[in-house]
Order: sequence, then C-alpha cells, then structure tokens
Amino acid sequence: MKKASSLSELGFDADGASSGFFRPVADGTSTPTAHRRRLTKISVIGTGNVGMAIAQTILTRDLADEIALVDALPDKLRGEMLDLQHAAAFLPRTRLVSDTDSAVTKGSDLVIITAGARQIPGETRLNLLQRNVSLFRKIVPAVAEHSPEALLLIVSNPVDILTYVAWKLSGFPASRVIGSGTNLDSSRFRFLLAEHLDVNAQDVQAYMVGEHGDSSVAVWSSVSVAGMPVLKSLQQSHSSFDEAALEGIRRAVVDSAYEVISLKGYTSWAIGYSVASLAASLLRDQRRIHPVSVLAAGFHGIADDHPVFISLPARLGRAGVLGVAEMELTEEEANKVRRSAKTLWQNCQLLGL
Ligand SMILES: NC(=O)C1=CN([C@@H]2O[C@H](COP(=O)(O)OP(=O)(O)OC[C@H]3O[C@@H](n4cnc5c(N)ncnc54)[C@H](O)[C@@H]3O)[C@@H](O)[C@H]2O)C=CC1
Ligand SMILES: CC(=O)C(=O)O
Repeated sequence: MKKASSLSELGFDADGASSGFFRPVADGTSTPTAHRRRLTKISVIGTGNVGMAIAQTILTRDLADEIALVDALPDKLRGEMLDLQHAAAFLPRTRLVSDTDSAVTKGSDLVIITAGARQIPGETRLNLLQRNVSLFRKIVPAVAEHSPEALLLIVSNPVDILTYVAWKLSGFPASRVIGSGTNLDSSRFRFLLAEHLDVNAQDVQAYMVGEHGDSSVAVWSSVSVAGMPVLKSLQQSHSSFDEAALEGIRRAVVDSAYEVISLKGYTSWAIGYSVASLAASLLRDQRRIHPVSVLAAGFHGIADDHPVFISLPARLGRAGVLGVAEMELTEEEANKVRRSAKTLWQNCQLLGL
C-alpha cells in the first residue's frame, strides 16, 4: 500500500512557511521566494546499484539542491527515494523527487544515465549493446526535451558506444555529452600502482585511455609520482618490469571489474565516486582533467570523419568538455587507441543512427 511520505500528502498545508511558525520581517522582504538563487538540479536515470551509489555520493558531497530519480520500477524507485530522504537529518539539505515519468527531470543541469542491462558474470560490456540502445531510444530524446541545456553524463554500458548514441539522439553539441569512460579504470590503475609504491593514489598521475573495456590502453609513458617518471625508475630498479609485466598490470586493471562482478554481482561504489567526482568538476566549473569518453575524431590519428567517443584526458567545467589534452603517446600506445577507436566506430555505424 502506498503511504504518504510528506505532511502535504497527509492533507496539511503544502507550505510550512505560511503556517504561522515564521513571519516576514516588517517591510515584507523576507518572504520564502525573495532572493531565491538558481538551484542546481541533477537527475539520475536508473536507480539500480550504480544509480543509487551515484545519488548517494552526490548527496554526501552536497553537489545539488535537487536530485530527481527516474526508474521503470515504481515501487523500487519510491523505496530508494524514501530511504535517502530518511537520512535528511544527517545530510546537507537536498530536495529529492522521483517518478517513472522523465518529466520529473525538467530543468536539470546534469542528467546522469545509468539505466539498462548490466553484465552477468562472464559477459563483456559489448554484449549489452542491443538491449541498452533500445532503452536509450526511449530515454534520451525525452530527457533532452525536458532539459535542453543540460549536460548528459552516460554511465550505462557499453559506455563509449552509448555516449555516441546519446549524442546522436539528443542533438546536443558533443561538448555537453560525456561518457564516464576510463575515469574509473584510471582509478583502478592508480590504486594498483599506489599500493606497489606505497603512496597515496591521489599522488599517482596515471591514465587509462581508449575504450572503457577490454581494449583500454594504459599510458605508461605518462605515469608519474611527484613529477618523476615511474616507468623509468621501475625498470631501472626491477628488471622484471618488461613489456609482458606491463601488459599483466593493464590486464589486472581490466579484470578487476570482472572480479568484482563475479564476487558481488555488480560494481557500484567505485563508479559512484567516479561519477560524483565528474559531477563536481562539471557543475562547480573545476577545470579538472579527467579521462572521459569524448568525441575523439581527429585526435591521435583517429580519422576526422570517424565520429567515435573514447576516453582521452579532458578538461571539464560548467560548459562540459572545455578541451581535450593533446597527450604525448608512444607510437604503440597511439596505435592501440586507434585500433579501439576503429572497432567502436564500426559498432556505431551498424546502429544506423
Ligand atoms: N561506465 C561504468 O564504468 C560502469 C557502468 N555500469 C553500467 O551501468 C548500468 C547499470 O548497472 P546496475 O545499476 O548495476 O544495474 P541494475 O540492474 O542494478 O540497474 C539498472 C536499472 O535500470 C532501470 N531501468 C531499466 N529500464 C529503464 C527505463 N526505461 N527507464 C529508467 N530506468 C530503467 C532498471 O529498473 C534498474 O533499476 C549497466 O549497464 C552497467 O553495465 C556499471 C558499472 C560501471
Ligand atoms: C561494470 C563496469 O563497467 C566496471 O565496473 O568497470
């Protein structure tokens, strides 16, 4: 049975401020609507494991005045909203709304899409393509209509292809359509290196670029700690850091997602933090550099007429992607990025968008 979740649903005055508990100052200027600043609204489409980890992290980081949640399952959706609302006494004030109708997202500054099928153990991200493209055909045009000025942040997998799909279906400029990409893979890479070097992962500069998935590329040539190139010193001190060892570490980064999925059924906490950090950089105009999925045509020899989204380090701010770093890659690294881009581009062409 649906129970009321607010006093107004129980028939009480909708506006507590008019209850007589507070009165405007004598000249009447302190009404509840006076000097209202523009509020920041974030919408999360899909309130499964990933969507809720993102919503929860955004709440604790105080990134939005309003969060709108959308899912196809009404009971689960309402349950998730209420559960978060009940933490109100411990969190910054954030209005939470939810609906199965994406009209609830109207006027969003940032729309994060996590809806869709996820991998079962052993499945690759690319296996999800057809199911999730069908969902995106329903979701993206509607959210774009409700929030024509929003930034779109895509998380559902395969994230690079779905970012392309969202770009096409929304009609938004590429600077406002971003895939969470290898921001997460790069954190996994930094974690492994930080453990080995016994330093804080935040002090390890290291990027995974290319596809968020099996063909992601570890940019060893750019790994540094305290401004010192890590690869050179590792190779000088341990002869075991040969090509095979480096590929083994890259593979460990890729496999870490599969391991978590085989152990708990899905990944959620790390992607929650990853996406919240992207939301902060975007909405707070931080101009931080994140490896995210961006329109990469023309970079690293990817053909200008191959519109494909893959991860490269990008400068993010309130307008979205403010620029893509012209990162120095070795010839081998650039070749791998081009190969990934070609495979993803071929997949995108088959969609006929
Ligand atoms: N890019 C990345 O780094 C990561 C991406 N993912 C991807 O995120 C996606 C979600 O994963 P989980 O949350 O674990 O899955 P989940 O199954 O827990 O949640 C998916 C949610 O989407 C909802 N949904 C389905 N159709 C919908 C529609 N038309 N409108 C609104 N909601 C709808 C479902 O009801 C469900 O609640 C998957 O595609 C997964 O592969 C997961 C982790 C990391
Ligand atoms: C599932 C997924 O894409 C990840 O955790 O990397």
